[in-house]
Amino acid sequence: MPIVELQIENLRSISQLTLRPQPGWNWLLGANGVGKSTVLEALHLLATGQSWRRGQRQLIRDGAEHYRLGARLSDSIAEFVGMRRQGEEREIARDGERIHSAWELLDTLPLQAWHEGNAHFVSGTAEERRRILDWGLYYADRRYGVSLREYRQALRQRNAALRQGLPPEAWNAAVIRLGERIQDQRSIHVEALQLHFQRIWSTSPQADQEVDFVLHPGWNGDLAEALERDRSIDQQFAYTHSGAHRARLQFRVQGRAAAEQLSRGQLRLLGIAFRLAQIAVQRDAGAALPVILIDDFAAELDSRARRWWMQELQALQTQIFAAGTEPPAEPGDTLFYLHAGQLIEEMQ
Ligand SMILES: Nc1ncnc2c1ncn2[C@@H]1O[C@H](COP(=O)(O)OP(=O)(O)OP(=O)(O)O)[C@@H](O)[C@H]1O
Repeated sequence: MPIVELQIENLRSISQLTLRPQPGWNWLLGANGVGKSTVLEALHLLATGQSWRRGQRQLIRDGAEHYRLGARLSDSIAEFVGMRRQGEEREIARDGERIHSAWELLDTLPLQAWHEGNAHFVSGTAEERRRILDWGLYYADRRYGVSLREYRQALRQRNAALRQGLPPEAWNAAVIRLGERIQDQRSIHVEALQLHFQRIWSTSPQADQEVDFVLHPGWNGDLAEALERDRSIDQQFAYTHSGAHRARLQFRVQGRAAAEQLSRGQLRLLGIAFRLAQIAVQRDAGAALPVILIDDFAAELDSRARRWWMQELQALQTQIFAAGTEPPAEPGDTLFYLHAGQLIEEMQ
């Protein structure tokens, strides 16, 4: 059980809240606007250093000067993670030591989050799907984070050269070498995902739909040739148009784009099976299982789909935080009832 205590101070509508979560399911319940998503957001901030909200919505509670978050952990490489934000200043500390890069947080508290920004990644942008894929691979292959960081750095340098009107070729070798390495790592990972995905999907209520996914590397043919071909367009837009940063994961139903064939609920289920497969691959690789956050658990799913998802998650034996307006009918859950940013009742 990774999280044994969560402390929140001045985050959105919550002035002060302490929760003591249990292993397994932790439900955050209450009417709209009581602060359920805010609790999940606090966990997301602590685990990734980032809000899941796009754009700068105000996270510090109105009238307050700062927010402060803390999580006591067990079964982890650290016992306490804390974060404080005041204006533009943010401090993150792990066991009392300051952390300077959000990358360092990722290994402290692996977290798979379902929220408004990614719940529809299957039919969302290529970037959203790439981010989801990279999340899974980061934990399944310990070398992947290094490849990704090095590639991003080479790409930044190439794009900076393009912006300054300098020839970008000096950076091609690094972009090609690292881009191809990333594609190799992603292809192996996608193959492993396919196996688990098909097994998981075959137990889902939508198993009669023939679905799969393919990965396009982000360039056509050979990467060196693609960079050569793109030279003038890259210079015109001061941007590298081919490379691992343009990879596209595509979901298909009988060979056609899933987003055009399936309903929103079916697409959500497809995304759920994919993300369950990611955890199965991580488990095969011996990685620590992530804590799972699910905002608006019931959204768009019928009762069979909800039951199936719950059973699949239950089987993982990891810690889960789910927000909803209605309690589930499952024994062994912990229910936290919120009202106006406060915990009003806790039931086991
Ligand atoms: N900076 C802020 N200061 C005070 N209140 C805020 C701030 N930002 C957002 N809020 C309020 O916080 C409340 C809680 O929002 P939250 O998204 O956590 O609710 P929720 O319980 O998840 O609701 P829902 O079931 O509708 O998703 C909202 O009413 C929102 O207006």
